[in-house]
Amino acid sequence: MTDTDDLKRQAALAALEHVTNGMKLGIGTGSTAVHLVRGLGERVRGGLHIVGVPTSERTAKLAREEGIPLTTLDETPHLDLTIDGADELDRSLQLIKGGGGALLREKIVAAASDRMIVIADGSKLVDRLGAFPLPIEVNHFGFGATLHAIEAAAHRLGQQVTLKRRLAADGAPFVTDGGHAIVDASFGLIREPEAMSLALAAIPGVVEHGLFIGLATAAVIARPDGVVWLGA
Ligand SMILES: O=C(CO)[C@H](O)[C@H](O)COP(=O)(O)O
Repeated sequence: MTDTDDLKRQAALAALEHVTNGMKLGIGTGSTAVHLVRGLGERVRGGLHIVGVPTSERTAKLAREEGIPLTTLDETPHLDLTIDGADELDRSLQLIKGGGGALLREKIVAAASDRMIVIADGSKLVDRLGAFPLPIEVNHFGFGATLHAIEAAAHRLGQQVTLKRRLAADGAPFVTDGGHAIVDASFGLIREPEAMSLALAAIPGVVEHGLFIGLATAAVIARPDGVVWLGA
């Protein structure tokens, strides 16, 4: 395990201490969330009773392998807690998510939860969001027009943006669990995350974007000198 991976594991295990019997849990996606799922599996095998809603097919598969009971938001529309990773977070608990392409389900699950704990290694904590390209999930229909609308929205907020369609490992266009494309939007820095979030959400071809504003209630950040909590 690399040092960074060990920090991800520490963050995931610290968040797991907030999981108690009977909870309905949103389960995140990504390499940090893998540690969460493994830790959760161990606790379930040790007698913890929870039910989880996975935020991606990848997480669902791993959770099943770990023996974690799963449900859906149709059966269980209200969750107690979601624990998920992030690509960037600031001290106001604003996030960029979607590096793993699961942002749509991640946002739906987080919004259905009373609380959301972000798990991250220290490199994810930034003063201002935007060095990490913002993932935007885009419908295939009208793809080119939607890209123009994203650029225009950024310009109206006084920001330059470079858009890049995400490719899968085999070079083919990346397709999300919902069947859409992902466009990674490089702003360098997002000056007004909330205004950008609203502007992008207002574009019809944008299915969802990776700015999570007002969803996370706490974050656990693991650094080489220890684990710190924000917002707890
Ligand atoms: O938003 C996500 C997936 O869509 C992940 O939470 C985010 O990309 C962080 O991933 P990792 O834990 O692998 O660094």
